[in-house]
Amino acid sequence: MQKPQPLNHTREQITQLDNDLLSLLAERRRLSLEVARSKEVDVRPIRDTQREKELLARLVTAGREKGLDAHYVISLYQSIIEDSVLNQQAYLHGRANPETQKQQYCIAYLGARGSYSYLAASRYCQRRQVEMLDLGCQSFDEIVQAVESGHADYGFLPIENTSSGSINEVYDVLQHTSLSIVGETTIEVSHCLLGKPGSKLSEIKTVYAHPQPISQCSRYLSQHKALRLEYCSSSAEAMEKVNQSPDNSAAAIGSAEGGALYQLESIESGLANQKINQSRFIVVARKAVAVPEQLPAKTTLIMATGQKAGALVEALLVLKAHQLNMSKLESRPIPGTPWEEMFYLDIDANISSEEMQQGLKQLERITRFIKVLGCYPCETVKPTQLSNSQLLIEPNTSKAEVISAVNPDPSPYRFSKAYKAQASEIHCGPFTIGAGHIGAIAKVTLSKSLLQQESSQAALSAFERRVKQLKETGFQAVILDGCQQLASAEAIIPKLRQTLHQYDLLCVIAIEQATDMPLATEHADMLFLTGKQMFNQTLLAQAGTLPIPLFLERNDMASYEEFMAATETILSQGNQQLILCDSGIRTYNNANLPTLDLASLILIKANSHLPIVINPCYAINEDALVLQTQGIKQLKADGIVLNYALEEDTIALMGEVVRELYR
Ligand SMILES: O=C(O)C(=O)C[C@]1(C(=O)O)C=C[C@@H](O)C=C1
Repeated sequence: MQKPQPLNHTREQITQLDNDLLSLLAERRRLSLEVARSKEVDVRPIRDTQREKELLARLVTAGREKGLDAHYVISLYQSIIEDSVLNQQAYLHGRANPETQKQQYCIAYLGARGSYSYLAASRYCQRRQVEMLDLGCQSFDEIVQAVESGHADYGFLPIENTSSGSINEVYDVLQHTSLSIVGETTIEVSHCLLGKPGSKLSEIKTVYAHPQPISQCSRYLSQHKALRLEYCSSSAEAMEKVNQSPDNSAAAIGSAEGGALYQLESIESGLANQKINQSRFIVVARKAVAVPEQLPAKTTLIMATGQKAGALVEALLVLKAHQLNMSKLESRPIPGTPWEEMFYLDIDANISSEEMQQGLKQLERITRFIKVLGCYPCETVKPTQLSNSQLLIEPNTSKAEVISAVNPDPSPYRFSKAYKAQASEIHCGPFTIGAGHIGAIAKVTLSKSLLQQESSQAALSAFERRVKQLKETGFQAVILDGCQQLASAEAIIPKLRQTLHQYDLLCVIAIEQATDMPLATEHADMLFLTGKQMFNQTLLAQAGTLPIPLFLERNDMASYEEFMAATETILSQGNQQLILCDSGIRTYNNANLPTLDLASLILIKANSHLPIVINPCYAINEDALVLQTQGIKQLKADGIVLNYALEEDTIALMGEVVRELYR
């Protein structure tokens, strides 16, 4: 083997390359602003998702030639594009509101430097290239007063968090203020355990934190019961306490960025229960702003409907009639009037649009009170995704004709088309299945080796290698089968899930018996009720009450009617996020192997709006897999489940089958 070049030398090269990358990114930002200027003149929308798709597809191909995998290239460019879109929005918004163009903004926020509110406010100012004068406050009321009295230009109020939900006190404060909402901003809340430099987890006795991070990290804290919790009024106060503590026994929960302001270091990171933990802040000011029509806008309003039955429904129907999409609805009690509620609505529309103006007029006629809190640019940039076919192969438009109504069934069952004509589309994170979206799901039986050395890093690394392969093969979700046999499932399942999420794969946990439910519901993104459980009414009803999507596998002895009856038990309990899975039934063909019941597939596609995926792996030998997939696809199944043994290298065949599915 050739001797490697000296480490220092290689590091210098990497440093140089990183500098070049930064210069290129800065230049790209400059060009993106140039595009915004053209769009200002031509009055074109900022977002052009067609252009983004073309750009991503080209980059994926170019990246592949350079040995960079698609997953890496896409996630990198999704954040570059997000930055580009938000900068263009900030630019155009500033141009439409010249009075807001200042050198400095004085911003009132909760806590002190280093709190999440402080980080959100600094991000907001950076994007507008404005210097920030910060005014830390002790309460939401104080923030509002600071802006109302003119001491601050803007106030930052946290309105919701993806793990702990809406922040009710902020909604209450908004009922009484004369301020307008002029912006929103979302930040990634990445909780770390912060200690004095050099301190170790084993030394920590007390953890200081604001109640919100404590609730968002409840799982981590329950695993470290010896830690004593001290509640603080903000994350900044918590960090200050640790900074002032005489020894290494104190830690705070906060961001690494904020901790650095208090000379604290991260002892552990990724403490939040949810992988995606974001907080959305609203920005309030004394004067409302105009949102140029090229920008996606949101209008927030509060209203009190009449007390008669159906008053809220009537108000919502007004929105529907004017094609106004409501992205959020909250209710809060009206102080002094028990049993009466004030409703907060976020509507994806510009206040100056015709639909919104008409809708508001009509709402005024049927509500007791209505007030627009503000119209502002929507800062949620939904990442553009490439379809799997774009990721893997050239798109092919020669799709077979839909097999339509073979046996139109007018039954009013919830699974039927008579009940819901439109095909159901099930969403879970980046995964969508049904209504034309095809899914490829791998079913992984956790191997003996993993069971035996579950804590060993080697077993997890082997798992990660396989997961990477599955992602590259085109799978979108992985069913973990056999989790319950793991000796310390509680410890290992979160790690397996984390690995899957790292590759944007959903974690689906198979339910073999009723006792598997608690563990699975805690850790899975979706559940897979195995065929064995299809007749277990109690379990089906329980699954029907869960808020997460489910797969229901057909029992290999179940008739079409029994399969559908099982879906009805689930749907009647409320959970409408149901995907069917048929893995074959027993017939006289072969006593040991099930047979794929393609006649039922035709019936289900004709009669039901629910998506259905097929697992052909039990029914046939491997040689026929590709052929079967062609058949399944022709019959309009919504996807495929493929069994994948972790220790066996069947990945090449899987790749062929998945490509066939998307062809
Ligand atoms: O090409 C454009 O129209 C741009 O605004 C640039 C850009 C990009 O950053 O690449 C940003 C936003 C659009 O949605 C598409 C692409």
